[in-house]
Amino acid sequence: MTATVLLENVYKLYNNVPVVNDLSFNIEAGEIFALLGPNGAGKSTTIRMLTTLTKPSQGRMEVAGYDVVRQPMLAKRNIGVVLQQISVDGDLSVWENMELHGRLHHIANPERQRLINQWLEYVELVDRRDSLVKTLSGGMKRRLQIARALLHQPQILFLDEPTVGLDPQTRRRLWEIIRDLNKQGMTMLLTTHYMDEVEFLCDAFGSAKPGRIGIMDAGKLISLGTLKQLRSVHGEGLVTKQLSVTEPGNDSSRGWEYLFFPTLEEANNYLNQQPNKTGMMVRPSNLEDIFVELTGRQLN
Ligand SMILES: Nc1ncnc2c1ncn2[C@@H]1O[C@H](COP(=O)(O)OP(=O)(O)OP(=O)(O)O)[C@@H](O)[C@H]1O
Repeated sequence: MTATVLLENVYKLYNNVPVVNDLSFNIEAGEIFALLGPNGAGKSTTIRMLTTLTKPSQGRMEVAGYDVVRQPMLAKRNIGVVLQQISVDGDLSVWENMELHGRLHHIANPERQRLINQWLEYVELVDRRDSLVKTLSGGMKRRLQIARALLHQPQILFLDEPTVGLDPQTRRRLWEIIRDLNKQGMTMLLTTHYMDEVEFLCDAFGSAKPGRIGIMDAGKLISLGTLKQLRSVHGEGLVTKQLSVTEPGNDSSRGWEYLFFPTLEEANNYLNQQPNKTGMMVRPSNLEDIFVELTGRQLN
């Protein structure tokens, strides 16, 4: 399969400071890829560069085979973008927002009407077609943004923190939409700082092809792979040890020592050999453990 998103040694500098620092990765057709990282890691800047909203300072970036700096119009035609900020017009109706986007993309009638109807049905907003967007809930607005991003039949969908600020039920509904679109073959890049989001969208359960996760911190990609690959690289078994206040290494930002072992069995063996097991526990490692191990701090 060919890469539909390609980044090669990409940098973005603001005031001479790199906020994206030598970033390289590919996304294959039909793949779902999550960029995970704390606030300020450079995730949104990466999406903004890939979607032609800001230019890289250095490096090569392609989407759908088009260079985002030299062929921005062609790149834009082939991508759908759902940004963090609600970008639909509150003073227009649901239908009018879709209509405007369809016209901007030169989709002629009756195809335009058919596609608007199809995507509004898909995100369950047909019965709100005449409502002013400012009267919709946050989750509905986000679903409308997704429907609008899909209207011109893009090859790749970019989602920047798609569920930020939404309630648990609405988040889950959006996850189902995202996963369903990916199952239908849509290539996707999403950013998030929610571990559960990444685990739901990229994990092997219920998905023949698990998505990959790129962990970003301070502009750099510090780990890359499926959840299974990340666990196998960093260790599938974990011993956690609660540090007492006086113990060396307890810098209060953490309070816990994490010891990774290749397997759960090895973690258990280690624990069994300890004369004093107070405050110690064994469990399978998860994405959050790996993140904390790599960055030395918790997300959220
Ligand atoms: N236009 C800009 N001018 C100067 N600095 C900027 C600009 N845009 C972003 N930055 C800085 O770049 C860094 C990365 O920001 P970015 O928004 O890409 O991070 P992020 O990982 O998406 O974080 P969040 O989860 O908060 O959205 C931050 O330190 C931010 O302050």
